[in-house]
Amino acid sequence: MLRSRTKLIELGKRQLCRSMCKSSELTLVEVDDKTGIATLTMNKPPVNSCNLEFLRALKSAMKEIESNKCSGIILTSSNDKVFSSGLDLNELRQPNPERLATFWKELQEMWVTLYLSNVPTAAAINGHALAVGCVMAAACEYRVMLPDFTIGIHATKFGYVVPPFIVNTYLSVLPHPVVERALLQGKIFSTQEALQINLIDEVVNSKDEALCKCADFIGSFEQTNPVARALTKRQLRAPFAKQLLEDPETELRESLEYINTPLFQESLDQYLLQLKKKNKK
Ligand SMILES: CCCCCCCCCC/C=C\CC(=O)SCCNC(=O)CCNC(=O)[C@H](O)C(C)(C)COP(=O)(O)OP(=O)(O)OC[C@H]1O[C@@H](n2cnc3c(N)ncnc32)[C@H](O)[C@@H]1OP(=O)(O)O
Repeated sequence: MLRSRTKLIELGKRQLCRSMCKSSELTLVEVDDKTGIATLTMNKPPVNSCNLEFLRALKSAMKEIESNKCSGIILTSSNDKVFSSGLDLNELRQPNPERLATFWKELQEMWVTLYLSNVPTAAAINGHALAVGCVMAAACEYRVMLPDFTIGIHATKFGYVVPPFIVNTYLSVLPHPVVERALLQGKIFSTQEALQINLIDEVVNSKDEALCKCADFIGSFEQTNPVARALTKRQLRAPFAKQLLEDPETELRESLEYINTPLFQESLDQYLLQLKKKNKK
């Protein structure tokens, strides 16, 4: 009882000392004056699907947080049912070649910025985290999730070949056989299943609790040297990012070629139709 009251008081304090940093319409950044932790809230209605502008806003918010010497980033969503629904599929449908290339480069850069961020990163997964939504959570160092939601990369279910950097994000969290089965099945995990395979670290009952857990995780690095921590993290993660860092053009070319195939475009059309139909029922 006493412990939970103390927790609540702590929570209250944390909320009080939160101050606004920089926000765009698509992202909201709040920095806790005491801890220096930045909460980056994704705010692209209705379901945080990543279009070009949103990817740009996310990357720029993360870079800004790093340059302001914040002590860590908590990634979360303003939608209480959806963390992120992944890529905005409209960006991939009958694309304008220039915009698609810019979009894909932004995706690569956003991923590198988050995956190799100098500061500790944690995801407060307060809703469904699908495809690139799952990738963003998995690119963080710590994940805590609310019950009764889903998380996973179901790309193969609707005719997408999973690009290597997406495979690598899973591989840096899960063992190879688990990744192989999950990606080949296009498996979407419930919160409980995700906990069982260690795709997430903990399950919590509210967004506030999720934010607290993430803040505690980031606080656990207080006694470490930030430069040594950042360089060690980079050393550990660099092998998974090597291909994209050294040769982003090849990944870009292969992805664009694939997205433009009739096979991909046909399955995308069908998938988008299904998504819309669901809402008309
Ligand atoms: C080497 C070769 C490489 C080749 C590379 C090829 C490409 C690889 C691609 C990589 C793999 C994955 C990338 C992705 O991220 S693809 C995105 C996949 N995401 C999804 O499938 C999620 C679909 N959405 C849902 O399941 C649900 O929306 C939800 C998230 C569970 C939320 O459900 P809800 O009931 O709360 O909301 P809903 O009514 O369904 O949605 C509201 C409106 O938003 C539209 N919408 C949802 N998701 C997307 C999306 N991802 N893109 C675009 N639009 C989306 C939905 O249609 C609704 O619209 P409307 O109101 O009916 O008009």
